Amino acid sequence: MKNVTEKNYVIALDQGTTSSRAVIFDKDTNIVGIAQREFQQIYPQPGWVEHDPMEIWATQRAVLTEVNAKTGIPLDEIAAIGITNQRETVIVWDKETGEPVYNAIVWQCRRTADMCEELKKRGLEEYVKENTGLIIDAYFSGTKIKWILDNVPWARERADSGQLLCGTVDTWLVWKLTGGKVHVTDYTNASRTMLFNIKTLEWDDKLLKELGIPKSMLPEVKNSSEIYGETSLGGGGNTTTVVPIAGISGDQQAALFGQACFVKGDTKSTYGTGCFMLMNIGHEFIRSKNGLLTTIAIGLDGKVEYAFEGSIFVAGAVVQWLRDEMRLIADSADTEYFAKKVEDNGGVYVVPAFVGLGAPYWDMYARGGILGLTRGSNANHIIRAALESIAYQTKDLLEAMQDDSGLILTKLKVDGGAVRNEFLLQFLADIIGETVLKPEITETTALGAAYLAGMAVGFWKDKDDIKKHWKLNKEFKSELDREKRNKYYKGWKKAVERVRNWEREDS
Ligand SMILES: Nc1ncnc2c1ncn2[C@@H]1O[C@H](COP(=O)(O)OP(=O)(O)O)[C@@H](O)[C@H]1O
Ligand SMILES: O=P(O)(O)OC[C@H](O)CO
Repeated sequence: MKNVTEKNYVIALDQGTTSSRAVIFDKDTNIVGIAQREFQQIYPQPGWVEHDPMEIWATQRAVLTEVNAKTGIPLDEIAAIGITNQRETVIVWDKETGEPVYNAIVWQCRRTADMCEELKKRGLEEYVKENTGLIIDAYFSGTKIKWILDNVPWARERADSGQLLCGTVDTWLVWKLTGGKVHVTDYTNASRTMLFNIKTLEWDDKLLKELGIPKSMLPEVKNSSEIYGETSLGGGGNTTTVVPIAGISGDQQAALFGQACFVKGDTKSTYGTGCFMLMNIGHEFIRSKNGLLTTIAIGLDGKVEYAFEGSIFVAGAVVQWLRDEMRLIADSADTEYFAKKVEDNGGVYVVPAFVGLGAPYWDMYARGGILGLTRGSNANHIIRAALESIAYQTKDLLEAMQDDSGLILTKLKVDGGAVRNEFLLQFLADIIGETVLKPEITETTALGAAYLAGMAVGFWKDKDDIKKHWKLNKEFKSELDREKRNKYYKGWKKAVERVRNWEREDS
């Protein structure tokens, strides 16, 4: 078997909300192969979102096999595998059979909103904020696990007797890849559960008790870069070549790492299904005053760095909505063409609060709206307003982040599927009034996971080695005058106010 210095590639498994991807990188961070499969989104009731855990695993395994077959790169050329994943989504499964007891409950799912209200009434808000860095919201894993234990027949009894395991998607994939031998997660994923104390770096006994979740179900929490186990790709496959699984990180933290945001104040914004802006805030835990989360940016050698995070639930997903539900476009890329057909939004605002609003509003009861329509409004205005909503939401986060950190950002690094849209990036620069930087590699999530795995096995040396690989593709400078910027943003704030609390019975 070759040693790591003779190996030329690292594979990243990027398990996202809408698709599973496998990406092979060489030492110069060139993407030499990529395979991707979408999977089914399950909406059992309004506001509920599920995935089939076996489909997550099947698509992830399939793309892994496919990328190897497509590139013809033999397994003994792969130095390590890194895993990055949609965060907060949880799976509960049987320890012996590996069978999930229920579908994965997805981060977007709102079914536990009432449970969260109950926790707030019990006075836990301050405790949660101070110890997990999060706010009480259905977004996070804790209440989703409780829901499964409360609602799936015999689940609680089986969990109490130690028969069930749970985990976020990284944990599920490592479990499957190692043939049921390894039950781990990393600090970044643990920090999204609302069960992990991000100061003591341990599962939080008080919160586990409040939610009735046995600790025995939870994975061991590890660094984001270390060898967790090995796989023969596919979990107990028929090959004798094994590859170490050596990196795990939640996808947004992986993107922060992939964008080489290693220094306090470094910030990136990723535009996938949702949009997540993270700012590295260093080794000290700081609380936000403006509705941002404090979360773990990375865990290396038993030490963590923290980040402020602004989480927007619907970003690229608003484009999918235009395509699949509204049928205003045939392809996501068409949005750019139609948006440019009108001079401006014509006073129209789309607030894509389909599953409530995340940071900085945290309103589980908000719902989407199209506002400011006149007799002259047309489909192009709506398409444009939908794209613009992604930029306005980013501005909301940026304002909060600057205030909390006391830092003024002049440059924002962006990545994710929706940054293909140049109209969006230009409008973003215009509305935040700062320069937007698009890197050469926009698969930064996968790249971050590859870096973490590569670092653990000595494929890349350290952060300095990694930093050299960040290259600019294009920069977008603000071209809008301040007066217009303020006017447009004021309209957005007004539109947001109109849709807040929509679902509350007494609203
Ligand atoms: N040209 C485009 N303009 C705007 N949005 C786009 C474009 N192409 C893709 N998207 C959006 O990007 C998202 C996919 O990005 P990706 O990073 O793959 O997401 P995820 O990791 O959440 O599955 C989709 O929501 C899609 O609507
Ligand atoms: O799948 P993405 O890229 O939209 O990311 C989802 C986030 O991790 C949810 O917190």
